[in-house]
Amino acid sequence: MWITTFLPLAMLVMLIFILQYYVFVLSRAARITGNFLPGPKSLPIIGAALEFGRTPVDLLKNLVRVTKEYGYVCRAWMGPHLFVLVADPVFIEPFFSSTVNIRKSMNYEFMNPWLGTGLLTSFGKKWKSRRKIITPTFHFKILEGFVDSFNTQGNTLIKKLKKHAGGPAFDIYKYINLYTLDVICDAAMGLQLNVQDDKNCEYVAALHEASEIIVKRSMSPWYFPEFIFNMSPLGRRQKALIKTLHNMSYKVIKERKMELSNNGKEGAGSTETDNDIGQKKRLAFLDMLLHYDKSGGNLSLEDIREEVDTFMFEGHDTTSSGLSFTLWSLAENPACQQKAYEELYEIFGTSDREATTEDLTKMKYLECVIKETLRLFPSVPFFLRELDEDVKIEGVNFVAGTTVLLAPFIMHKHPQYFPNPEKFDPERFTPENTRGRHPYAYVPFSAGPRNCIGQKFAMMEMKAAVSKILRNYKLSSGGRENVYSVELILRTVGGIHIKLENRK
Ligand code: HEM
Repeated sequence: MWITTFLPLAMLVMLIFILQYYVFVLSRAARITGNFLPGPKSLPIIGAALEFGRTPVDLLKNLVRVTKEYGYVCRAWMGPHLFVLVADPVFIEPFFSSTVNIRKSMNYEFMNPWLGTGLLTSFGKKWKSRRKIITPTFHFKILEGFVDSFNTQGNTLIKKLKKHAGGPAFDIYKYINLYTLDVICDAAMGLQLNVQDDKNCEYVAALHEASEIIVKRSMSPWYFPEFIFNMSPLGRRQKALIKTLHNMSYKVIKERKMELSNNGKEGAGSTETDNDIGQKKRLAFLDMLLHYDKSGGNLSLEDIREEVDTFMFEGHDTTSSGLSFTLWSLAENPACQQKAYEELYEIFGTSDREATTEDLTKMKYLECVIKETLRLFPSVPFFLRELDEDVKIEGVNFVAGTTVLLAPFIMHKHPQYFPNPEKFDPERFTPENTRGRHPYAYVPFSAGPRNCIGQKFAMMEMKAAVSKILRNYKLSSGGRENVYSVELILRTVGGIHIKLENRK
């Protein structure tokens, strides 16, 4: 009785609601933005959804194709929602430099059950205050303290790679991913998990699987509504994984908080603390947040947990992708590899000593190699903003409610800014060759107020790891074509294959 009377009524109300939303969004956004921009044909209800395929590989290929067909600023309707793809620095600049349009799109909300509304996903007042608190955590003096960790974890990586020296091509991504996880666990939480030695760690398995579920959900519109996702097996699995992740974060935070109370003499400005036998110990990002809280900053346990989880998520996969593509690019371009090696030889000679912060600063050519890699293979190939305010650029009105897809993966290959764009050429990033280039033509770390807070850390980590690998091994092509895929992060299907040979 209940079902026969109320269900049809509820469905009718829902249908009216959806239609109203559809007509409202479509009419306003289409009138002002959509009609003025070129883009693929839209079908009723689903819009241009079929244009983009069903897999992360299709999505990447089709975004590139659509830009080729319709230009560096074009639009696509996904159901009632208007997406505008922007891959032209002149159009991208106002979005990046805006202090109002800083809200991430709906897709980022899929991370909320795990990350809460930490720095990556929050907006408005909360984001501003968090950014202010966390910025000093990435001060150069503090980052310097992590070089030790890059080196220690790097030595484990070198040992693990040894078995491949002189052998056939293999997937180096798997090794790099564990290296970056060891580094970020140490940096974010002060934890030595040693996942390079123990791949079966429950926390790491949960972290990997939770990241995969976020990607699966963002590719499956039927999982978008919270209540449907939560009831599905995928949603239930996510809940269990997040419990493991949160339990670990809370445990570490509580332990460090206690340590800090017992060791109250250190000030918030210090980058080191004494351990119980009086040795100096480096502070993790977590310790900085705890110091802030202790000195009256008033962060709850939940606030701190959100940020620790955000660093864990955002700070390892991005760097693994950047590092692996750098190694692949060096393997495919022997002349560039030789030049990078000669620079290292100039710095270290035949010595086996560890790299210092000063050495990392001297690796100018290697820096150009990494920058050129992130041009061709930006770890975050696309990111999304939801407009809160109308923006007018070059006569085009982008109305509030539009989702803007900012596309470094495509813009970095715009021939007007990067002639012969497919060529791997690190010299593009020498100071002379950079001069005069549009400041927003190259944005692997985003730009403006919402840029990547971890970019200096990432650059130091990548230089430390690549230099260590190059000093030990010569890299050569794995002879395999990469098939690219966009899963929040840029990846290749089946990993990144190269060959290694011992240098000594
Ligand atoms: C090669 C390495 C990296 C790349 C290419 C990269 C790139 C980016 C990009 C493009 C964004 C903006 C995303 C968006 O607007 O949706 C971002 C934001 C962010 N990144 Fe990175 N990232 C890297 C490494 C790191 C590391 C190592 C950390 C932490 C230790 C980190 C922490 C963050 C955080 C917290 C944000 C959010 C900042 C905010 O919204 O205020 N990233 N990153």
